[in-house]
Order: sequence, then structure tokens, then C-alpha cells
Amino acid sequence: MSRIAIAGAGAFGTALAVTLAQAGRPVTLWARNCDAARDMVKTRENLRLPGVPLPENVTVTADLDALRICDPVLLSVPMQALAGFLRDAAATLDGRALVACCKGVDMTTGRGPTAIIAGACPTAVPAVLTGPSFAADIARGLPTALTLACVDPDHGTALQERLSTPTLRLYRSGDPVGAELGGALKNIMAIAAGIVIGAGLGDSARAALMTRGFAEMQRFARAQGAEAETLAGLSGFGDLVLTCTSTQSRNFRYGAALGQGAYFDPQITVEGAATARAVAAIAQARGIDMPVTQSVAQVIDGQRSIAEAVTTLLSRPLKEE
Ligand SMILES: NC(=O)C1=CN([C@@H]2O[C@H](COP(=O)(O)OP(=O)(O)OC[C@H]3O[C@@H](n4cnc5c(N)ncnc54)[C@H](O)[C@@H]3O)[C@@H](O)[C@H]2O)C=CC1
Ligand SMILES: O=C(CO)COP(=O)(O)O
Repeated sequence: MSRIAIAGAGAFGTALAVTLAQAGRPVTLWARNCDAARDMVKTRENLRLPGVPLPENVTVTADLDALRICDPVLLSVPMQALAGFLRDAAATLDGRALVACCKGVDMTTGRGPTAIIAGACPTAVPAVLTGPSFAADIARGLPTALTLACVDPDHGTALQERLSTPTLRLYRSGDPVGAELGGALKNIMAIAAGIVIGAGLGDSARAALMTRGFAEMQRFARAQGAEAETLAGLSGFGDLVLTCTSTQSRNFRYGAALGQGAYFDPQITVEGAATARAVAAIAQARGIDMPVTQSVAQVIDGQRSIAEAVTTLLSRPLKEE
């Protein structure tokens, strides 16, 4: 059986490497930065996931050629870097199962990860691994459940078995578009929830925001061809609940900083910001009603204050739920 590879040695890729390796499956973890790879080889730790020792059967490398013998390859680079990464890596990675672990919509093309994989690697089997899970929780061996989505049921079943571990339980789905949109859209809502809490608007407002945000997520996903049930599962509703209610979420913390008018380190990965812009543009072009997403995009781009966004949302015409 070929080795599992993980491309992208951030917090999430490293956490997946740890749980898979602990379950007895050797993993090759690829980092683009040679110095970072060398440090990890030396210290057996990744600074993005501090306090978690890398098991012996995790091989860290910055050499893309090392992935030639691996299948599946999990893609855990940030969403806005995925297309560029695959342009460079397509010749090495085409033909195998490529499992997108990133959450978002590409700002340049408006595409999700599986469409980007299919465009760059036409003979690959695209799949998605997504759902409510913080890297630190997975790495600590806390119980976690995720969605593994793949159009082909045989490949989906094989990936589900290969990537489940005693603490990481994967549920199968045949709707990768729905699964990836759930993960992308909930990050926008997590920013909005953070804004609500940061600005002191209260828990009731957050519950309203999450519920109306979920309606908006379903509307957008259905218009993109997703199945409604997928959004109601781990990859949509599950991850929405997690990231809108936990300060572990970077998207939530970013929103909270916006709400408080506080500084937020721009080096921190906040997938929902670029995705809000991408989704707002698609929604506007296609006439999909996305008031929360539009407000988030406008607030993060400084086109509207939080007070103005709240007034606009509250003064929309009254309607049926
Ligand atoms: N951290 C978490 O708890 C979870 C993260 N995710 C998703 O995983 C994806 C990655 O997030 P994290 O690992 O948390 O981010 P991170 O900020 O910890 O690390 C990102 C990694 O990607 C690398 N990278 C950046 N640009 C790259 C490029 N052009 N080519 C190759 N590598 C590049 C960076 O060097 C860094 O190692 C995101 O889409 C995120 O939404 C999903 C579930 C949980
Ligand atoms: O996607 C995640 C949890 O499922 C991680 O959320 P953040 O990227 O907001 O930290």
C-alpha cells in the first residue's frame, strides 16, 4: 500500500500527520520552506502546532519528488495558495487521489478546491476532507468527526477507511461541492459572529446571525449544485457551530478584533476574509441574496462600518423565515 502524503505543513496538515502516524500509517509531510522542514526534522516539532511531538513514522521533507510514491495526497495549503501550488506540482501529483483539506473559494477564479484540482490534475480523483475540527484537538487525540466527500463511491469508501483513525471518525458523502462550500461559507459566518461578540451585540444576536447565516449558506450552496442535506451535516452546520462559538477559531478571533477595533496579526491564516470577497462577488453576479456575506465583505474592506452593516441588516424588509 502506498504512503499517505500531506502537502502543506501548517497546523492542520501537521495535526493530520500526527493522528494518521499514531494509527500506524506512515506519512510524508511536505513543507514548501526548506528551513522550516529542516527545523522540524531536527526538533520533531512544528512551531505552528507547539507542544505536539512528531511521531517517528512522520517523514518531513521539502522535496516535492518525495510525493511521487504517495497516494492519497492530502492538500492542506491555504485556499488562496492551492491553485499556484497545483500548477507547480501537477506533474508530480496527477493520477492519484488528491484530498482537499483547505476551506475556501479561490478569489481569482471563484472556484472551490475540487474544481481547482480537476482543472490542474485531470486524471486525479478529487476528494474533500472537512468538518468541525481544530488542529490542536486532532493532534491531542480528542474525539473528532469529519466528512470525507468524493463523487466516486469506491474511491470515497477507500479514502474513508484509509484516513479514519481511532479518534478521527470520517463520515462519507458523495457531494464534494456541498462539503467544500459548507467549510468555505462557515468561515464567513464565523467572522460575522466574531464581529457580533467583539462589538458587544450579545449572544442573542449571535444566535440570530448563525441561523440566518446558515439559511444564506444553504441558498448559495444549492445555487452551486450542492445537496441541501450536505449543508446540514458536519461540513456545514457542524463546522458553523464550532467556529461561530469558539475562540480557538482564527476566523472568529479576527471578527472579534474587528468588532473591538483591535489589532489582528495579518500573518495569521483567516480563510473567511478572501472567501467573503469571492462569494460576495459571485452572489452579486448571480443574483443570490447573501446579506451577511455582503456585509462581512464590506466591513473587512472598510467600505462600511459595523454600525452601518448592522443597521442595513436590521432594516431589510420583514419576511417569512
Ligand atoms: N488549523 C485548523 O484548526 C484547521 C485548518 N483547516 C484548513 O487547513 C488549511 C490550512 O490551514 P492551517 O494549516 O491551519 O494554516 P497555517 O497558517 O497553520 O499554515 C499554513 C501553511 O501553508 C503553507 N503555505 C502557505 N502558502 C503556501 C504555498 N503557496 N505553497 C505551499 N505551502 C504554503 C505555510 O508555509 C504554512 O505552513 C486552511 O484552509 C484551513 O481552513 C481545516 C480545519 C482545521
Ligand atoms: O476550520 C476550522 C475548524 O473546523 C478552523 O477554523 P479557523 O480557521 O477559524 O481557526
